[in-house]
Amino acid sequence: MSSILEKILTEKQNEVQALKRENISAVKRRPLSLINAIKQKAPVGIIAEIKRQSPSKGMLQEHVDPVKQAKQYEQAGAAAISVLTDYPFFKGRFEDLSAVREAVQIPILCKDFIIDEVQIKKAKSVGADVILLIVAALEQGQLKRLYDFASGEGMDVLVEVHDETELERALSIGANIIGINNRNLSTFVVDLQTTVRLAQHPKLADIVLISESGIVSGEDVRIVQKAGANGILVGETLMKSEDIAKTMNELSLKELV
Ligand SMILES: O=P(O)(O)OC[C@@H](O)[C@@H](O)c1c[nH]c2ccccc12
Repeated sequence: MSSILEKILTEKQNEVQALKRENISAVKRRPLSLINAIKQKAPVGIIAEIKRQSPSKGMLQEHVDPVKQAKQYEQAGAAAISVLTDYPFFKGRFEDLSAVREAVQIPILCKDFIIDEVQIKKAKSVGADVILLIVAALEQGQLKRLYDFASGEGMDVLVEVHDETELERALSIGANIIGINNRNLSTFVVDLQTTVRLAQHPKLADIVLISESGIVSGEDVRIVQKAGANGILVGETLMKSEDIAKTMNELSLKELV
């Protein structure tokens, strides 16, 4: 396991203890389906991310207004919004997610490092529809338990993998949305061929496949879409864009044949 991921996970254990002392309100709201949202945006649905900072790229946009950014994403045709809620490493907050919830109608992914059920309850209470589970961060039993818990709460789960072994582990818990992270979490090297290679797995036919990280241009999208991706998860390119509508249009392959 990468040292940055280890550091983040150590930090998360403290957060989990704090969340367990919090009185998290139960919500009646029925979560929206990421699967449907992605399928409606064929050939490729975009999960547009709100990310102020990252360990690999440093500061992207410190003073972003998450609500304004999310509205622009939705208006430009995003299938869903991803909101980073980790503070120590990404400068995100649960409050960002709840503010975005008030502003958009599309599904919201709570982008965090989940190791305990209490984080899923928290995500749901602030209005998230979808959670992320990173296979590399979890033991198989824990992965299955958290997956089943979130599913039981009616939430979709994006199960993130980076290699063949992790992909097998995601398939074995019955994941129906799999994210292939093109970024290696230990070296930070980004390679779109990770998606191209893993997407060839014969058991992915009925699974919604999302290509994550390092997507910059329409050409990049075409590569992963041709390989079998139904959706893409894009952060940096959108956070740095000076014309979100134009960038989204290019990434949605509307202008390419
Ligand atoms: O900014 P990028 O390269 O477009 O990447 C977005 C997203 O894939 C990336 O933020 C990400 C993928 N998996 C994660 C897990 C935790 C935090 C962040 C991530």
